[in-house]
Amino acid sequence: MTVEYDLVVIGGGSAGLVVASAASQTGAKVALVEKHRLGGDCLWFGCVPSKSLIQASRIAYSVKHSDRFGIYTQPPDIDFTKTIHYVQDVIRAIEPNDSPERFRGLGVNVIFGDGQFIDSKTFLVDGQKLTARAFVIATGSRPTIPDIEGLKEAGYLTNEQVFTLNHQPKSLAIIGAGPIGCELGQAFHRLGTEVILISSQNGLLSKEDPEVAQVVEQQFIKEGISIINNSKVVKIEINHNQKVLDLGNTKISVDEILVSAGRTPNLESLNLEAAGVEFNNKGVQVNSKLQTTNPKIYACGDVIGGYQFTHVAGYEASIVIQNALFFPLKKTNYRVIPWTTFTEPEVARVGLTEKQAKEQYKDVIVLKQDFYHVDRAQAENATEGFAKIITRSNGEILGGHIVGVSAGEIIHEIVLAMTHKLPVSALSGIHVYPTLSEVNSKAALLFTKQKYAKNVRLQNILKKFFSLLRGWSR
Ligand SMILES: Cc1cc2nc3c(=O)[nH]c(=O)nc-3n(C[C@H](O)[C@H](O)[C@H](O)COP(=O)(O)OP(=O)(O)OC[C@H]3O[C@@H](n4cnc5c(N)ncnc54)[C@H](O)[C@@H]3O)c2cc1C
Ligand SMILES: NC(=O)c1ccc[n+]([C@@H]2O[C@H](COP(=O)([O-])OP(=O)(O)OC[C@H]3O[C@@H](n4cnc5c(N)ncnc54)[C@H](O)[C@@H]3O)[C@@H](O)[C@H]2O)c1
Repeated sequence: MTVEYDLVVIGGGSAGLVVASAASQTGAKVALVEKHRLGGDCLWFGCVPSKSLIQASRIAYSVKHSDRFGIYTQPPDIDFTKTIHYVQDVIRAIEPNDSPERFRGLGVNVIFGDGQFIDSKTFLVDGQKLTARAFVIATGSRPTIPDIEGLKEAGYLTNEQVFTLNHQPKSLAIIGAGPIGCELGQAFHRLGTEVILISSQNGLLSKEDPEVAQVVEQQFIKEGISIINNSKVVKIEINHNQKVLDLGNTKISVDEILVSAGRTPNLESLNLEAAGVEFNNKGVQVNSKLQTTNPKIYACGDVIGGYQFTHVAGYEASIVIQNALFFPLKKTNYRVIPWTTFTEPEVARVGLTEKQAKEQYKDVIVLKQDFYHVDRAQAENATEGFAKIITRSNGEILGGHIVGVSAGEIIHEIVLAMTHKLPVSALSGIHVYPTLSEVNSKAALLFTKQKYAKNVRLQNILKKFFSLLRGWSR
């Protein structure tokens, strides 16, 4: 049986769901093919459960450290099973937004199955041949499993198992210290697991500004998380029910291993060759209109590599909808893409790092304001970290980096300014006292202060001017 659509979307995660719902609401005839269940990584094994687990762990940490406020408690008694139930309850509360019923109600034909292209215009699934004016590949990514001798035999967890564990590991070695390793590492540690983070890089969160990553690393060390940098596991063995990781110069013995060593695109089973769609190990190749090498087939979200975030998947989906349903004119623009790693302190970022900016421009000015001098941060006993705004001498904002309490919320002021190409002075307007966002206005004020400090001529003119005024008023 052949069915004709305006759009066939393959993959029902963050990217595919946005494309399918928006397209069907324009009146287009849309099919959505999903091999497992709607919602994707973000709902089931990503953003939603990780942030819920992090919240539970923050509560545990606050309780343990409440004596700073003169509040004395017993060390918290953590019922890990109940914590996991909480995480699953949050998923259940959000799940209806992504349910097949909701999408069918919007007019989308939701088809469950693992299909493949049979030619450049036809996708075969569940015995049906789907033809369409355009296709969208939005099949996401999965954890990359490093080729380590004995890893498979020893057994390991990834983000796909960790939120449904029915027992808490006493000790956990985490391979990879990117956002997943750091967020989950701190959360498990705060819930009572002994955590050892293994990073092949020089430090944690290697994609972030090194000064920012250093603040997180110091906090992790303060909390008692073990960090092994510049190391790779060479071999794993089982000994007396313990998993023994051989790092070459040292061995560590743990209950469980969590692999968080990057992502691999889901595209093998799609028979992309039959459709003329080229790809590599990073993902499906796309142009700036998100067309693949077959211009009638689009791709977005994690499957194209790049910025692997839910909000970016949503942004790319919006570009695909316009190009695939109407005219392919809209191009992606990644100049202002924010993201946050939800460790404590949080790490939020938008735009260029100081290093990237200095590689591109000669007139870079760095404005750095610590949280220690933000009164609200003092009141909240959360003085770690800083905001760093990267500008040019004309006030153009090139990037913003905040490490500290609520950084993921505070960054949006910089995001708005960058989106609308406002100069850094736009951030120095009146801010409510005492708020954490004052870190932005204080950083922005440094622009004028630093410029004034360098402008000796202006300083001399003003000195003379005031001396004159004093003379007149005598
Ligand atoms: C632990 C963790 C925490 C994260 N936290 C955050 C966060 O806080 N904020 C943030 O912005 N991002 C976060 N992310 C990233 C975010 O989850 C992803 O960027 C986002 O889910 C990508 O959406 P997607 O639609 O491209 O892919 P997915 O959500 O993975 O969806 C792809 C869908 O395609 C389906 N599929 C796969 N193959 C096929 C096939 N052959 N046929 C049909 N269907 C198929 C899958 O079953 C899945 O439903 C996190 C990720 C992880 C792992
Ligand atoms: N808060 C958020 O927005 C959030 C949270 C989690 C994940 N994510 C998304 O998911 C993506 C994947 O996260 P991730 O942490 O798995 O990947 P990542 O690629 O960001 O980090 C993985 C780290 O593991 C290291 N590594 C790789 N192989 C290793 C090995 N054998 N031994 C030790 N270290 C090794 C890499 O060098 C890298 O530093 C992120 O890049 C991000 O886009 C976002």
